[in-house]
Amino acid sequence: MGIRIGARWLLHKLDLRVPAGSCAALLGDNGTGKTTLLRACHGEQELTEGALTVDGRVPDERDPAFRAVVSVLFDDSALFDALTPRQHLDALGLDLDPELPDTPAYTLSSGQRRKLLLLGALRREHRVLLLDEPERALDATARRWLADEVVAAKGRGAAVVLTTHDQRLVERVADVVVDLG
Ligand SMILES: Nc1ncnc2c1ncn2[C@@H]1O[C@H](COP(=O)(O)OP(=O)(O)OP(=O)(O)O)[C@@H](O)[C@H]1O
Repeated sequence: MGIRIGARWLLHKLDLRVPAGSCAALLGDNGTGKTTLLRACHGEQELTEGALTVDGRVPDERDPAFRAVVSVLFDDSALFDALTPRQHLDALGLDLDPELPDTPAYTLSSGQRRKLLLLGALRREHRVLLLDEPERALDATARRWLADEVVAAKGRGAAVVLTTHDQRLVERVADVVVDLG
């Protein structure tokens, strides 16, 4: 598959398969196309050539059946400012993480907000997990927690695709590395 933006090929002749229970890490400098590929996996970016399936379907974020099996975290993933972590997690049927203060989301630090978003993505049922720079804003302890969570998701059979600039995360979770340059 390939994606051209204007005159520039971002991804060209990319051939990648991510089996259930494994993780592909997309690496590369700023602007090389990592997020664009992840958005294509979520049905938000058209391909210029080739084909892409996620859990056997053409990606379509508007399709409830697709959303039911694909869990995502993008940079523009948002919280409800007035709701607390417990209220966010209740809505997903999840328990509150004891390390998160249960105050309205607008009062949380950026790392706490990130962890809450990650909890929502990681702990809900999914067969596919798409994470865009999940380590962003996390401290060292939270980054270890993140790696453990991704390993656990793989253990439950999820196919994981993530973008990252964190080499340690790559070493701990990735089965295949795709370096976009
Ligand atoms: N819809 C769009 N219209 C115009 N340009 C776009 C569009 N989507 C992506 N691009 C461009 O494609 C390039 C790749 O962007 P992308 O966000 O995929 O990079 P990235 O590898 O995730 O970078 P970073 O490490 O900075 O997050 C950038 O130059 C970006 O400006």
